[in-house]
Amino acid sequence: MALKLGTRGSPLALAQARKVASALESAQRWPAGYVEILPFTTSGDRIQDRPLADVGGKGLWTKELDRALIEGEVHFCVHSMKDVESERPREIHLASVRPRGDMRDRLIGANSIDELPQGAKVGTSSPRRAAQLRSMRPDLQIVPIRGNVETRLKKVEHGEVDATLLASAGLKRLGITGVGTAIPVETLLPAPGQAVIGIECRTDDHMVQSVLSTISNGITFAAINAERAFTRALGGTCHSPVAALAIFDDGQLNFRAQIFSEDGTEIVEDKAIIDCGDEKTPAEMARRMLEKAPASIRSLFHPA
Ligand SMILES: NCc1[nH]cc(CCC(=O)O)c1CC(=O)O
Repeated sequence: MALKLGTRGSPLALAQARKVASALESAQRWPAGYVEILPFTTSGDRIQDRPLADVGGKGLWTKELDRALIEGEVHFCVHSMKDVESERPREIHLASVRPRGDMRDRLIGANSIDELPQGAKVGTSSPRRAAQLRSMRPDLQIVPIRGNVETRLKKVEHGEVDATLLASAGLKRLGITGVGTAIPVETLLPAPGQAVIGIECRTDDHMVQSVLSTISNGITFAAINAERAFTRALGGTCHSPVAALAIFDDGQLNFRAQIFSEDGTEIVEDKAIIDCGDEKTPAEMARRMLEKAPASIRSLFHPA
């Protein structure tokens, strides 16, 4: 029996799907050649003419894949965890995460944020990246930019924008090396789940769960569970300006988080050393941060 893998059809999504298929095959958990990759077009892929935040709605990157999984058209789906909402349907279970890649963002078009020319036009549709850039450089002109990684790189090359930010991990998985400058996480704290590939299957499919668990990374799992518990308690979506990162250090997690107003003038941040598996502390941190946040931040979140 072929194991059917559901994925988006973008070059990055397909590259990630192939990595997961080969991990399963080389772990000998599923015979070579027997993972069948089925690409799907999601709402996020279909809507290209406007920022997804304006479209509204939840799960634009996963809706069609979720349906295919629940209805049994595929056995599992491979996702960039950054694009997966923190609230998931109860029929769907996160069975496995691959070891986290480079979690930094890369700046394309300048050597550093400081070196961007006065008033430079920076293309990003990420509310987090926009707020972070505005907080450091209020003079920058932030413009929405859509399309896959290659399209965005071309827009910088052709001068449509002066610069953009892209995830290091995505560039590397596409085999694009040597472009831009990696920005330290102390300067640009990444999105929750950045650089993590996750694999979801049906909650009641214990056979597939056990196959997938063999290629899972426990440390990365603990990190994204903390980051996602934080986002869940905030009531944040991929349209909310939120950054969170858990880094494994000496048996514990060094957890840092930030929430922003859209214009980046207001930032609330916090950090804590937490135990692996502790989802309560990040959730409490989220509630405390929202309590002390000004209305310009609070209005962007919808805690339960
Ligand atoms: N929002 C699109 C998206 N989703 C995941 C990645 C990169 C790979 C990752 O972070 O796992 C990207 C592109 C980017 O932000 O540059």
